[in-house]
Amino acid sequence: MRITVFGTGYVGLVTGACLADVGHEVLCMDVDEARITRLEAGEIPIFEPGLETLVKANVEAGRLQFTTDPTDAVAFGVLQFIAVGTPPDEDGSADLRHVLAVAGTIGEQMYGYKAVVNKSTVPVGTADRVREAIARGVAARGVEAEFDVCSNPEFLKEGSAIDDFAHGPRIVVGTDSERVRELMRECYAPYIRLQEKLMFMDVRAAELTKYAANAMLATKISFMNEIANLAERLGADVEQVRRGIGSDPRIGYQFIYPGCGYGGSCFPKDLRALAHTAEQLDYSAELLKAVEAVNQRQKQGMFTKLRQAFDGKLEGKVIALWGLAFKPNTDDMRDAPSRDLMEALWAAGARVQAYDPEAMKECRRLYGERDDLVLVADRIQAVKGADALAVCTEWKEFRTVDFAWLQQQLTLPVVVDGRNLYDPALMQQAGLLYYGVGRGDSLTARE
Ligand SMILES: NC(=O)C1=CN([C@@H]2O[C@H](COP(=O)(O)OP(=O)(O)OC[C@H]3O[C@@H](n4cnc5c(N)ncnc54)[C@H](O)[C@@H]3O)[C@@H](O)[C@H]2O)C=CC1
Ligand SMILES: O=C(O)[C@H]1O[C@H](OP(=O)(O)OP(=O)(O)OC[C@H]2O[C@@H](n3ccc(=O)[nH]c3=O)[C@H](O)[C@@H]2O)[C@H](O)[C@@H](O)[C@@H]1O
Repeated sequence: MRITVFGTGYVGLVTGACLADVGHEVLCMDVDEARITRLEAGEIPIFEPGLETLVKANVEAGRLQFTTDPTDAVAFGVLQFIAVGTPPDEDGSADLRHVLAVAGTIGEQMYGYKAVVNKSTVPVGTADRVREAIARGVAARGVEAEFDVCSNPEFLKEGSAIDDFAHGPRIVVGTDSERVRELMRECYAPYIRLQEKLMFMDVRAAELTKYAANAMLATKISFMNEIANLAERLGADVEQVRRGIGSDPRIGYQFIYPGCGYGGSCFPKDLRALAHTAEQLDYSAELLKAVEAVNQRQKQGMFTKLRQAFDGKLEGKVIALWGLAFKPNTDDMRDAPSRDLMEALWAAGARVQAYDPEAMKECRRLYGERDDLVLVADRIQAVKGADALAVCTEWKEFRTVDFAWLQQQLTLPVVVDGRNLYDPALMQQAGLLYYGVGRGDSLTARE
């Protein structure tokens, strides 16, 4: 079937490429001309494992095309996917400007029936606003046009986006239209041959399902970070506790890794947006607020430990930083814990020598050239001449380290491990002062 996708970011491009890969004809539209020019030249604007190969193969096969032309885009697909950004507004609510702009475009350009499928993460009730925006565009032309609007939230994770899209546990579709159900069955049929994963529900339930899923996952992380902070003060190792509770299938092992706080383009913004929705309804969402507050505090944790280790004297110190991206296998630094750490270190007069396998360009774009930020070519250069090492992202290449070598590189020699990658006992044996997250040390507690 013919499908149009608005937006060629993480979600739009992955959706377009994956749907083309299973045989659909896909036209991806973006207002960002430079992005479309790059895509047409075979360049992928984001780092996402496997995406470049998938896009190229499907472009070559003639199933995937790109455009900036709204008329072509609306004319192309019977399904019109909206996968544009919903960044946080100043008050934390989701900014629907781009979603409603696409809806307006569809209304202004459509002829014949269209099923408009919203994939962006949007507050409950947005489908109604999308419907109104389309209807206004149609009415302004004095024509009649038939359309439906449904919700099809996306649950992919950056770094494993293609696999998540293709093999995710469920495909949620919120609609009250049988015609939409049929079209969505046809669209996703190649993904549900082995297992019936399509879940039809009401539009509002589908919209809320997306926020509830992200809020639940963020809650697990903040809960575990809270336990880690207690473990630090109690002299217990939270990694043993994690294994102890994860083995209970009612709890499970996933999303209970303590760390330096969750980042990325979704958990922080979606938690805030859901809390904002609650406020508008005069409901105080205590748990959501606590999840966010714990995360804010957690993001300061690595800096607090470094400040303690240097007795508050960070001025002029050089801190090696391994990992800038908010998680491995991405170049995305939106709300990354590394940013909180770097900004706090700079405010305290320290310098940062940083390395990340993929996010260096993004770091330079965000912070520009500055004396207190040196971006180096590998992890070894990052620790050369440094006083301490901080690890913010669990990239595979950071997992194995010659501790004796590391001990000789660092002047203090302190290692603050925001992802609990290393064995505290081995670190200590090598003469390193090791501070993980909830590993039984009480450095933070002494603040
Ligand atoms: N990044 C992720 O891992 C996930 C994101 N989401 C949600 O999906 C939505 C999209 O997120 P991302 O792909 O990360 O965003 P993004 O910021 O990477 O990409 C959005 C794209 O939309 C384009 N755009 C803006 N206005 C447009 C318009 N009027 N017409 C056509 N294109 C337009 C932008 O130029 C940009 O290329 C958001 O609501 C997000 O919360 C959902 C699941 C996963
Ligand atoms: O709505 C979205 O955009 C997406 O948000 C998250 O995906 P993503 O942000 O790409 O990455 P995650 O793997 O969820 O990691 C988010 C943050 O939580 C942190 N995290 C994750 C898991 C964990 O156990 N501990 C932990 O600190 C990660 O380091 C990272 O900073 C969700 O996992 C996806 O299902 C969802 O579609």
